[in-house]
Amino acid sequence: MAGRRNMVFSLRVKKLVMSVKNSNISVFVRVRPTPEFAQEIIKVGTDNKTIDIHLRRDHKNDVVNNKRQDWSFKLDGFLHNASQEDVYEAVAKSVVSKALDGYNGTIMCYGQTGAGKTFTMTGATENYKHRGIIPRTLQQVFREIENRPDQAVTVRISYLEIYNENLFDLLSTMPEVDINQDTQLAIADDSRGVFVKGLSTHLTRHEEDALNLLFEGETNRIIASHMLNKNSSRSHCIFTIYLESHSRTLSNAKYTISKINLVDLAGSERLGKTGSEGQILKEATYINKSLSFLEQTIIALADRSRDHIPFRQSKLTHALKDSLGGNCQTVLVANIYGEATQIEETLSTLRFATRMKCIPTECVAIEHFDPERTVKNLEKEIALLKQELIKHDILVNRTLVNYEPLNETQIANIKTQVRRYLDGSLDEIDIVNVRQIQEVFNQFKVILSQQEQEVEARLRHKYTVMDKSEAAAFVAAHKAALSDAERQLVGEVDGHGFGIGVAPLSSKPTGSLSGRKKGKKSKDMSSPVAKKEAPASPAPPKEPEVTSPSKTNLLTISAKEMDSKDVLAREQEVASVETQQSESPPKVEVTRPSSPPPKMAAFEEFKNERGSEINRIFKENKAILIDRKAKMREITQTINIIKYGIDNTTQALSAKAQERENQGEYISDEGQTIIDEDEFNLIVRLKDLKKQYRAEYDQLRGLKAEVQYCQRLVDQCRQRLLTEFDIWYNESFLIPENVQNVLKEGDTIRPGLLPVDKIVSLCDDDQERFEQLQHDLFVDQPEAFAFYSAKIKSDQRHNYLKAMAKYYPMRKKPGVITAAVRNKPPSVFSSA
Ligand SMILES: Nc1ncnc2c1ncn2[C@@H]1O[C@H](COP(=O)(O)OP(=O)(O)OP(=O)(O)O)[C@@H](O)[C@H]1O
Repeated sequence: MAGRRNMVFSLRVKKLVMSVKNSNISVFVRVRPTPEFAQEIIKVGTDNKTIDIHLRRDHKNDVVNNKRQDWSFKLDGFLHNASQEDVYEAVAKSVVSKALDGYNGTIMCYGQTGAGKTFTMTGATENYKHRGIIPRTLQQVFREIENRPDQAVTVRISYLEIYNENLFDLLSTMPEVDINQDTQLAIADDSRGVFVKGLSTHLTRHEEDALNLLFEGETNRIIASHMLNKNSSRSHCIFTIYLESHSRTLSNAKYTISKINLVDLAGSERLGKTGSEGQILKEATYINKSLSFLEQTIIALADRSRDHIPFRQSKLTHALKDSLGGNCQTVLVANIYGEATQIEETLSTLRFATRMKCIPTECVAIEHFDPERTVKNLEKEIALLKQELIKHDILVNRTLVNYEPLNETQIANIKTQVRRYLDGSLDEIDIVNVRQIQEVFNQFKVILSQQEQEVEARLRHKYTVMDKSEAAAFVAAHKAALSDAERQLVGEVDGHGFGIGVAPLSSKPTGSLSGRKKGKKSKDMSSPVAKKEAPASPAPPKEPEVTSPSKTNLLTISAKEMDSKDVLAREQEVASVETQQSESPPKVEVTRPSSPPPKMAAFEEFKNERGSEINRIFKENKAILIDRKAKMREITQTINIIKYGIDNTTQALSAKAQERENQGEYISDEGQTIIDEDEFNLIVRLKDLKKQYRAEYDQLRGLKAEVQYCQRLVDQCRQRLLTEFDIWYNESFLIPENVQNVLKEGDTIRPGLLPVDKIVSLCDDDQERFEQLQHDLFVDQPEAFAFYSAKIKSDQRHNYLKAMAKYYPMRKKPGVITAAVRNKPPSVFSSA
C-alpha cells in the first residue's frame, strides 16, 4: 500500500524509476547467548528459518496459553550464537550495498529489554569484534564509496531519539550546529517524504567522522538519561545515513538519493508483567503505546486493501513512515532470550516479527536529474550539432547559412517577402533554413488572422449579428409573414413575376402608402394600395430612371459592391433629404394607415421604392440567366446535329470498309491500303465533325458553369429582396414611429429585425403618458415642452434598453450573420 503511494509520488515529480523490487520485509531472529537455551521449547528447522515453539502442559508458564501448546513461525533466518559479523552479513550487508545504488533501507531491532537490541545495533565498544550494525554499516559505506571511483557520494548523518513521545537530537551538541537555532523538533511530511524538522544532519567524509557522530550521539544519550532522569534503554533511537550519489562524469546528469535508517527500538515487554510504577510506569506506558501503534501500523501495511495507514498515531510510526516497507528495503531483527522463563515475551516478539514479515515492499531506486548538468549537457550537444551542420553545409556548398535565432530585421524581411508573395510580386520564397521556414509560416498565420479580423469587423459593421436561436426565430417569422407574397411575386425565372422598375433615390416618388415621416422619405401615394388608403395623393410616381451597367457584365451583389452602392444611395438620399428640407416647400403630412396594407401590394411599392436598386439588379441578373440558358439550348441543338452527322459518317465509312474487304483490297508498293475518293472525303468529314463537336462541347461546358453562377446570384438577389422587404414593411407599418425615433440615437438596431409585438408593447404606456403631457403642457406652459419631451424620450429610451437588454449581448457574440443589412436607407435605426 505504502509502496503504491510512493510510486504515485515519484511519477508526480517526474523522476526516473530505475527498477522495482517486489518482496516482503525480511525478518531475522537473534537469540541472546545463554547456557540455558530452552532446547525442548524452541526448535529450529533444518532450513534455519522455521522456529517451532512447544510448551508442555505442566510447564509453569502454561498459563500463557493453556489451550495451545505449539506455535510455528516462518522467518528469514535464525541467528543463534552468531557473531556480530555473521549477523551483519545476514542482516545488513546487502541493504547497505543497495542503498549506494539508490534504494532506501531500514534495519530495525525489536525485542524485550536486555534481549540484545543495542548490542546488535550499536554493539560494544570494548572489543572491536563486538561492534554492531551501525559502525559496520559506516565502514561498508565508506569502503564501497572508495570502490566506486566514478561516483561522487556525499554522506550525511543524523541521530534522533524518541523518548516518551518527545524528540531529541542526539547530535545537537556538535560544533557546527547553530545553538541559537530553534531546537524544537517536529516530524514533517511533504512531497520529499518524511523528515524531522530541526534535526541536525552532518556531512561526513570519512568513516572516522561518521563514527565520531555515532559515539557523540551515544554519549549524549547517556548524559541526557542522567540529566533528564530517563532510562536510556526506554527510548527509540534512529540513526540515519543519507546518501547522494552523482556520477563523476559531468555529462551524466543523473543522480540518486537514498537513506539508511538504523533503528534501535525500546524494550517491548508488556506493562502488566513489570509491575512498575511512577516514572517507570510512565515510560512503559509510552513504549507500550508506541509499540502497539507500531503493530497496528504493521497490520495495516500488511493488508493490501487498506487505504489509510495510521502512521501519525505516534512519533515513532510517523518518523518511520517511509521506512516500513513500501519503497524501502526493510529488515527486522527480533531479539529474544533463549531461556524458557522468557518464553512469554519470546512468543510475543515472534508474533510481532511474523506480522512484520507480511508487509509488502516495492523497493524503487529513483534517478533524479541534476538540472544544471542537464542544461550544460544540452548546450554542449547543441554546439556540437551546430559544428556538424556547418561541416555539412560546406560539403554541399551551402555557405553562409546562419542558424542563430532570427533577429528583428530578418523577421521584417521575411514578412515583406510573404506579403510580396501573396500579392503576386514575388514568385517564390527561397528556402534557407528551418527557422526561416517556420517564420514564413508564422507570417502567413499572422496575415491570415489579420484578414479574418478585418473581414469580421467589416461584417459586423455591415450586418446585425444574431445568435442562432434568434436567427432561427427570425427566419421562421419571416417565412410566415411573406409566404403569400413569396408564392406570388418571386421565384419565377422568366422574369414576369416582378414589377421591376429602378427609381434613383433622387427621383423618388413624393408620396407613399407607408405614410412615413415628412422630409425623411418620399411618399408614393399613387400606388394602388396607397390610393385606397390615401386617395388625395398629390403626385403620380415618376418613371424610374434606369442606369444599368454594361449588359456584358454580370451584376453581382457581393458585400463589397452592395456596400458601395448603399453608401452612394445613402449619400444621395441624404442630399435629397437636405435639399427637400432646405428648398422644397413643406410636403403634406401623410399619416400612416391605421392597419397595415396587404403584403402583396406593399411588395409592389417596395420594389419601386426602397427595394428598387436590388430589384433592378435582380432583374438584370435574371435577364442574363435567361439569355445564357437560351444559348445553352442552342448549343445543345447544334451538338446533337453534329453528333447525328458523326454517326452517319461513321456508318458510311464502315460500309465503305466492308465493300473494300469484299472486293479485295488494293495495296500500294509501300504496303499502304489504297482507298477511293469518296471514302477519303468521308474520313475528312468525320474529322471535321469531331473537331466541331469538341469545340461546341467546350462552349457548352463553359455556359453551364455560367448558368449555375447566374442562378446563384439570382437566388441571392431574391433572398435579399425579401429580407429587405420584411424590414421595410415592419418599419413602415408595424413599428410605432416614436419607437423608431427613440432608438434613432442608439442607432445600432433596426426595428425591422425585432419581433414586432415586443417593440409595440414596449412603448404603449410611455406613448400614452407622452400624449397626455403634450396636451397638458401645450395648454399651460408651452416653453416647458422641450424639457419634458426630452425627459419622456429619455425614459422611453431607458425602458426600451431595459427591455432589449437580452438582445445586446447577442450582438457581441459570434453567431449567424443575417441579411439584415443596416446601411440601406432610410431607417431611423440604421447606421453605417
Ligand atoms: N549476542 C550477544 N552477545 C554478547 N552479549 C550480548 C549479546 N546480546 C546482548 N548481550 C549483552 O546483554 C546485555 C543487554 O543487552 P542490550 O543492552 O543490547 O539489550 P537491549 O535489548 O538493548 O536492552 P534495552 O531494551 O534495555 O536497550 C548487554 O550487556 C549486552 O552486552
